[in-house]
Amino acid sequence: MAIYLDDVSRTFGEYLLIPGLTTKQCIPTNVSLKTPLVKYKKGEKSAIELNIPFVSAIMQSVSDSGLAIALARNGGLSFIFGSQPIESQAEMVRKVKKFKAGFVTSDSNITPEATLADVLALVKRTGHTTMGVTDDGTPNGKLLGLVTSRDYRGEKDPKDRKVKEFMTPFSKLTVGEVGMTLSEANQIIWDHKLNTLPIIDKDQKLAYFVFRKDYDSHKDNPNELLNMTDKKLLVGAGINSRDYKERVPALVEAGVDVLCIDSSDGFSEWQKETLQWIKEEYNGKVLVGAGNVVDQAGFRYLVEAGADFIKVGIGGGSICITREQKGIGRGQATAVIDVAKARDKYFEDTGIYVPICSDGGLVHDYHMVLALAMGADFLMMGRYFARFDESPTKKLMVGNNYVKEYWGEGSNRAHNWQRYDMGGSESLKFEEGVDSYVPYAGKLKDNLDVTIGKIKSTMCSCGATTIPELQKNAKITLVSSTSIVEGGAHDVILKDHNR
Ligand SMILES: NC(=O)C1=CN([C@@H]2O[C@H](COP(=O)(O)OP(=O)(O)OC[C@H]3O[C@@H](n4cnc5c(N)ncnc54)[C@H](O)[C@@H]3O)[C@@H](O)[C@H]2O)C=CC1
Ligand SMILES: O=c1[nH]c(=O)c2[nH+]cn([C@@H]3O[C@H](COP(=O)(O)O)[C@@H](O)[C@H]3O)c2[nH]1
Ligand SMILES: [K+]
Repeated sequence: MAIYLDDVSRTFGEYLLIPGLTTKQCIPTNVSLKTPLVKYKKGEKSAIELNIPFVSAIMQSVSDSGLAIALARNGGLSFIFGSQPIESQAEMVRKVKKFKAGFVTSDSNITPEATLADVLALVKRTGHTTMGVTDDGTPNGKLLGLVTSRDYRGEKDPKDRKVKEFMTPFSKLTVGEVGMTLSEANQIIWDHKLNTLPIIDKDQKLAYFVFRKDYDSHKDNPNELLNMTDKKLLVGAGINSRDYKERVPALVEAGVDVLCIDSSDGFSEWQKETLQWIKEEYNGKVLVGAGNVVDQAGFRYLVEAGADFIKVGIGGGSICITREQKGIGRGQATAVIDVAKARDKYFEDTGIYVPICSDGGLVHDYHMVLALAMGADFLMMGRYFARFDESPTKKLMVGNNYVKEYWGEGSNRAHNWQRYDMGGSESLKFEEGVDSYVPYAGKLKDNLDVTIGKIKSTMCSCGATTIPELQKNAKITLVSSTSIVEGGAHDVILKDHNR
């Protein structure tokens, strides 16, 4: 006979938190949202700790290098989507690893033999008036001079004048050296009243420009998620259980910090083999999460196969139709609560703490606190991040509102059919996700600041200044459907319908 579970599958909207004692120390500025990303032994620390408990979904419409940079700069981490060719995914990883706040690779470069006409054409093309003059006209060629709009008169000067005749030559330039910090570069800019500081290497090759006007937007960000040795931003990448023997080496070579096997259903021998291959091939040095699972058996299976964290959630995502299509899944809250029990039991048995990630279905900011309180160590979100400027998709006007596109990895749009190719039969192909719009919400940082503010405030109400404290002490109650009505504005005539 089939096994019937006693508990009902429930989701976050069916619960509320009951406040605990808020002490005078319990104020938002004292709240830390630091949380482990990968497994660690009792008494030790996780090799990667997030500064905020957020990771972005492994999706084409969410996690490219642009979002990865923005999120890591704010303390979280992106997993670059894997449903693309290996080389383009590796290139996105490289782009994040190369990023240095305030250090810009020059996109306007020219040779000394070029003419004023070439300069004017380049300004038109890039929109930038500062250009590096390099021996070969590339962004990293030997630096021979600088051209800015103050070096020529576009209307009056003869168009065939050579760059070398009007550029500021290298001998007259103030330059910085590779390895200097942004604040050192800014000090030189300030002392010499410069607009641009070229940064060169020991062979006089141009590496970056630092611009005076960027100073304000690149002040040190205390929350940045960095590798403390090389100061590079951290980045993750999604992989699958098919082409991992080619994909993983390319991603590791590109400098990826952590991988995650991306699947709707991770309780499989495919994932076990993938984990074992990676752990063996790299002597346990490459970090890799697995999932998704929704119960204790799935958690245990993947942990025993070597996973560094476990992702929880089937069918709860905003663009998900897996439950409707395949009839598999579990209410997200119930899944998190159940898997958290398995994690705690495993810790008790072995002294190894394997973090769990709640993936999909988080709609309101308070859902995030609930997920953490129920035991999630960090949260994966797609819809939330898809709404921001930094996500890779187009911003459009639909009706009177700005929206951004957002589509599921299992939707037709993602062209991810090789994953459904179970034996080559065309008839087995069906969609498991939708193509949709989400309301445009502006810059990631602005939204994140509000969300984090709310989370910290709720944690203070619960008397917790850390996530482990919240997990240990939270009081959670189920709500009836009538009390959910009571929780919204009710029995009044609202003035502003766009609330
Ligand atoms: N979290 C969720 O609820 C859902 C997520 N998704 C997303 O959609 C994307 C696709 O997910 P899936 O379809 O689950 O991808 P998948 O590649 O894990 O699974 C597709 C099918 O291929 C099989 N398979 C996997 N590795 C294999 C191998 N080496 N040889 C032969 N067969 C193999 C699987 O058992 C499954 O039947 C992912 O990005 C996933 O995150 C899709 C649906 C639901
Ligand atoms: O059933 C599905 N069909 C899909 O096409 C699909 N694409 C992504 N995902 C999963 O949804 C998560 C993002 O969920 P949210 O938008 O709710 O944050 C993601 O992190 C995934 O776990 C999918 N699920
Ligand atoms: K399975």
